[in-house]
Amino acid sequence: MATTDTSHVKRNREESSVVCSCKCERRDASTQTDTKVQGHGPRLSKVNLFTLLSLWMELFPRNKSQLKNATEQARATGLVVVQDRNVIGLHCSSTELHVGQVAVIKHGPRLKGCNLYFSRKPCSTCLKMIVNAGANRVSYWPGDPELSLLSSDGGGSGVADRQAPAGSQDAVLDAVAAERLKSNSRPHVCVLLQPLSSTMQQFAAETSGGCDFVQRVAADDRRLDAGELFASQRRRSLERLTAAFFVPGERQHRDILALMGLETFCVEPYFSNLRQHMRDLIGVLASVASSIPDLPLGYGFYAKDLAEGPAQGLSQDVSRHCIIQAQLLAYRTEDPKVGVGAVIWAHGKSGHCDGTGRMYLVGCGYNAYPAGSEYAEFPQMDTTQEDRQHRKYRYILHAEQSALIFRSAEIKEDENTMLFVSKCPCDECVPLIVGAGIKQVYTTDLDSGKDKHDISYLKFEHLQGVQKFIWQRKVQAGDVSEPSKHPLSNGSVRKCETGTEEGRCNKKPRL
Ligand SMILES: Nc1ccn([C@@H]2O[C@H](COP(=O)(O)OP(=O)(O)OP(=O)(O)O)[C@@H](O)[C@H]2O)c(=O)n1
Repeated sequence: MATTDTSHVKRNREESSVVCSCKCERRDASTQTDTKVQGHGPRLSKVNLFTLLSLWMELFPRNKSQLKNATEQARATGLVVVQDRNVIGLHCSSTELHVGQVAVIKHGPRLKGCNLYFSRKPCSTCLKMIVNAGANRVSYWPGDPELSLLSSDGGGSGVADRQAPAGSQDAVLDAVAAERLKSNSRPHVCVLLQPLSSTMQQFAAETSGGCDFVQRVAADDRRLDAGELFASQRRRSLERLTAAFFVPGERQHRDILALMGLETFCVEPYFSNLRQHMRDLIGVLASVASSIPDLPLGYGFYAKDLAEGPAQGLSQDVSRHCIIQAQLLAYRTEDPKVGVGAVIWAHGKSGHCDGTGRMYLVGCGYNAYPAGSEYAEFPQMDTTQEDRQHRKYRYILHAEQSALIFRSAEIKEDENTMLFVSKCPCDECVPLIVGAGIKQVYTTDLDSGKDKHDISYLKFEHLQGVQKFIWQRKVQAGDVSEPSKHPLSNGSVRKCETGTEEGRCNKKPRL
């Protein structure tokens, strides 16, 4: 890809974000922005990334019987625990426990000083413990709270006392208690509102539609159009996510906000802004979630090499969920050209209280320059730069490397530790993956076999002792087509800009 010097300048501009609490608005400095910090595209701020991850964690796949038994009125809730700018926990509520309770069980005293991102306002039971644990900041998405205030009939004005459905009196009492805990506590309990940059929506849609996973499905079947495939996936995702997070009626939403102590959001223009920011974030999440098509076409993460032994992988739902986390992380990339995200989960031997079952987070990361590096301190150019000294490859950390370096848990020999990475692991990372004791890798192999000198992907094919689960169509007995032999597999991906055959480029879609 042609690059210019200026287009790759990294702008470490400090930008402030609006932090809204029930009583006031204040400016909070943030070093992370949604603005166009890289030459290629906008970048998610940390706050927006954590908010998106918390919303996504709320939807962690659970089996139907679990959902049926879910506690009283409590809604499934997601949570991201951040310590010193690193994610140390990705959780969701379980049948028995609210997500704040899960966090207390999992982290206990380590919650001190942490920032917690809830996908909806936690109930008083959770909040009093989190406050007592000494969390630094608790933020939440101001839709329907954990103890639902939506009327059971799902419509009308919903939450007013006069129409309170059976059981919602408790929810109203809880909302008042949570509000009281919030205003009398040391940790800042707030709604973090960081607007997305104006181009983020479009960027997320373009890059998600052009990513390896979508392209592979479309390329395997020439009758499928990648654009249409992605658009239909996105429509479905948007519908599902809107239903999950968005309070449909404006009046209903205002009632909920008032009961949660967020009266300031009920007046204009704050109310409309709030709903617009919600729509924008949901739009980005819908795009990213659609980057791994969820279609009955037989695609999923299937074992690459059965010679590695019996391949007992995760369910497709869970694999897809985790790789979408990696895709979200990729939008924090510092690479001017390609964003890569990685998340490491392990399957624990005990400790089944999370909505994720025995799975717990080990670490996550994205490709970036060394932490704390300054403006344009390191080269940013790719192979189009003749002078190899000016290429980025010796400086930029890979997503898997960041996930390992900033991990919050040790990798245990006797547990299954799984890496989900949005791009094929390169030769620098393969030995790290093996050495670290990772047992399974979920990825795309579209770069596998490429030799690019500064960064190559030759070792992945021969990676031994680690099971590879590749995004591909399941080969059925008697199936003559072999998806892994498709031209895409050796790394060249068509991405049609103009719609004509001539317009097909040979480049991999970029983030
Ligand atoms: N599993 C991987 C693979 C790559 N990367 C990151 O991806 C970038 C390099 O990607 P690649 O497409 O191989 O190289 P480019 O020069 O960017 O692209 P190309 O030569 O294909 O045009 C680097 O930032 C590297 O850190 C990563 O983090 N994790």
